[in-house]
Amino acid sequence: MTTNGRVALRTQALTKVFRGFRAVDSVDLVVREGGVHALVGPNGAGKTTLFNLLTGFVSPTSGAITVFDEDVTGQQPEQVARRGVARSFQITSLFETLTSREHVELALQGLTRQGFRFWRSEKLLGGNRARVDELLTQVGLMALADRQVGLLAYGQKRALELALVLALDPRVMLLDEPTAGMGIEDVDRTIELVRRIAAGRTVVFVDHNMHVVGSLADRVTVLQQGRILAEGPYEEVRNDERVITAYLGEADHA
Ligand SMILES: Nc1ncnc2c1ncn2[C@@H]1O[C@H](COP(=O)(O)OP(=O)(O)OP(=O)(O)O)[C@@H](O)[C@H]1O
Repeated sequence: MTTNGRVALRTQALTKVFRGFRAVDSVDLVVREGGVHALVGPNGAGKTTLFNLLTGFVSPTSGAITVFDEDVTGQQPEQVARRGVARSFQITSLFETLTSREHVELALQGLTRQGFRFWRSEKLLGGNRARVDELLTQVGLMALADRQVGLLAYGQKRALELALVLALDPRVMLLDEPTAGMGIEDVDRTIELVRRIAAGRTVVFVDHNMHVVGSLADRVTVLQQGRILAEGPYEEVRNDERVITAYLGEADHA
């Protein structure tokens, strides 16, 4: 995990109002290149909305967003993705009857715009095969590559989703609750996995599990009611009285 001086993501006074409700309120966020940055906060704090803003799925009411100093404010998700930003979702969205290998092949085809009609073209699949194998190996699914996704365990499905994000070879990877719903073993496996795939990239993730946040993040931003309540290294933030009162108290100091 290396950080240098460059800023990968920056928001300035970023605000999203839903029918009068300020879900994200004047957020100034700086994510440094190469960093692993956690967004935490109680339910409804605005974490997912901030993710949606950063990736173009929701357009801001006001404020600005830059990716490596390029203004992406108001751009569509595919335009933001073209700047090297890729995300995972909180809810799994896989096809139960396709295999892991087929999922990764589809993700790679989407990337190169080869299109669905070339699906199953031997030449294409041959060309992608090494990359597919590499991605499946990276997330520990090579041995299960040809098993239908419906037959995979929950943790394995989440690992496959990470492979689909990695297929885009993003410079900036946004992971929405990568360990949600997992048992402790899967959580620890996912921590290791995210650490591995974070090498050479910038990662922003949301997670409610403070063990995950403390293990992975070099910086933590705490949101509360749409605003930044505190920000800094994990050890600093977890000892911040305002944070303990607002949120971490429940999880860490109970
Ligand atoms: N499309 C929408 N329309 C209206 N209100 C919304 C919309 N999306 C989010 N909100 C509201 O904005 C607030 C922030 O929601 P958001 O999902 O960003 O919080 P969160 O921190 O991700 O919460 P959680 O930890 O539960 O996922 C919530 O009060 C939510 O009800």
